Amino acid sequence: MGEAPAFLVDDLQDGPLSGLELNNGACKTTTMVGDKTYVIVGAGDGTLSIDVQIFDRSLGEWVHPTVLGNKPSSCKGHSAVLFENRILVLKKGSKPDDQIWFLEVDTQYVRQQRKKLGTEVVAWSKGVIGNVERPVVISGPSGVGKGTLISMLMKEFPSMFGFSVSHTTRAPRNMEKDGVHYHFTDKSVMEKEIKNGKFLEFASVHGNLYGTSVEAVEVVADSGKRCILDIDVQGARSVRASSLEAIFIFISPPSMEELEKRLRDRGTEAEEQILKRLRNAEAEIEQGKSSNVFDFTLYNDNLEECYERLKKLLGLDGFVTPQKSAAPREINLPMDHSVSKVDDKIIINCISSELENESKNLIMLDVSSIKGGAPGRTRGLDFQVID
Ligand SMILES: Nc1nc2c(ncn2[C@@H]2O[C@H](COP(=O)(O)OP(=O)(O)O)[C@@H](O)[C@H]2O)c(=O)[nH]1
Ligand SMILES: Nc1ncnc2c1ncn2[C@@H]1O[C@H](COP(=O)(O)OP(=O)(O)O)[C@@H](O)[C@H]1O
Repeated sequence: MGEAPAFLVDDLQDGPLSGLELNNGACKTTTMVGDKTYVIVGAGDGTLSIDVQIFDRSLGEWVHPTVLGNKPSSCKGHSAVLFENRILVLKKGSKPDDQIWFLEVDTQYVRQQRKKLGTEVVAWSKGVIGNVERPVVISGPSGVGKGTLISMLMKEFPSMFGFSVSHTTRAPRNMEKDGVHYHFTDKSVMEKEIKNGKFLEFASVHGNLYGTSVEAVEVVADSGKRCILDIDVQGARSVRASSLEAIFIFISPPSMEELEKRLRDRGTEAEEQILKRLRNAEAEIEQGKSSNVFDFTLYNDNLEECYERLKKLLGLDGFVTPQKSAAPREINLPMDHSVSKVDDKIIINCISSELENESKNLIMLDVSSIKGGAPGRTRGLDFQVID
């Protein structure tokens, strides 16, 4: 049985939807989901960030969950409301791009992780106003040209794409920089981080561990760019099964002879590694063809032609330089607000009480077309002011 947090079980009635201020200045919301009461506590003085506790009413016990994802930073209070299998948390006194958060309590990702980790799990996901295009997963055998194609894309459209920097236990190559090409790490450290739920996916490839951290994907989403992942076929399968809705592209070589030539000419691997990569390539190509993971296969015979086809797939084949989508609507929620769910809509009641001019404003947070979620970001949110 977990240690009880600093408030009483009697406090655990459902609600309040706008945070209750506790004696020590902290703010607490309680939300009931099935037999469990989710208690979200944030310190009002900004010294502590938001914390989650669960009270299991059927067992009469506190449960300490594994909390996945980066949690929201401290704020001056918060309000919360249950929306499907996640709790929408609105932070008070935070910047517009940091005020909407979701605590996922029973989404597909949370259920998967609960099974995998064998503990109670919740996952934070930051809400993003507007739509960012779906992430792009690129897979294919070693030496086929994935890195080359991705570099071309990032060079031509620097403001549009961001690379998900993976972790790996393999040694850096000559030109590779830590934090840019990979986060180079030790096996024991990475194994521990895998256990702690740091990775969206991971796999053992050509004798080394590789993994995409949740943070690697979040960093790109936060920069408003479309995320590109260069991961192997096993990783692509894991991502396909996750809530990260991506486009999956398999890059295939024109022949095994050409693949071997490219690998040898690249000159980055020792003979033993080249042979291992070539052996693995056959199985990878087979899986790329037969699995139902990939949406598209691109043959990388002539590089320029393949690059043009890749751009076409991503809707970048016009002559016009792609513009970033229109700036999303930005609303600064006032400190004094409450939130409620009416049918399938989230209504935020903003009370701005300047002495003479007391006005009430209703804002609807449109959650009807949300996409993604933990890990990564919950996208597709929109505000509508109700007159
Ligand atoms: N599952 C998974 N695979 C990765 C990740 N990062 C890289 N890989 C894959 O690991 C394999 C080996 O990558 P690398 O050692 O850089 O060699 P290269 O493909 O020959 O350039 C490639 O198939 C990559 O796509 C990752 O985060 N997760
Ligand atoms: N279409 C192509 N024709 C000839 N060489 C290519 C082509 N695409 C890539 N290469 C070369 O093949 C080698 C392997 O490419 P790279 O992008 O490193 O592969 P990957 O990232 O898939 O391991 C590099 O030296 C690259 O310059």
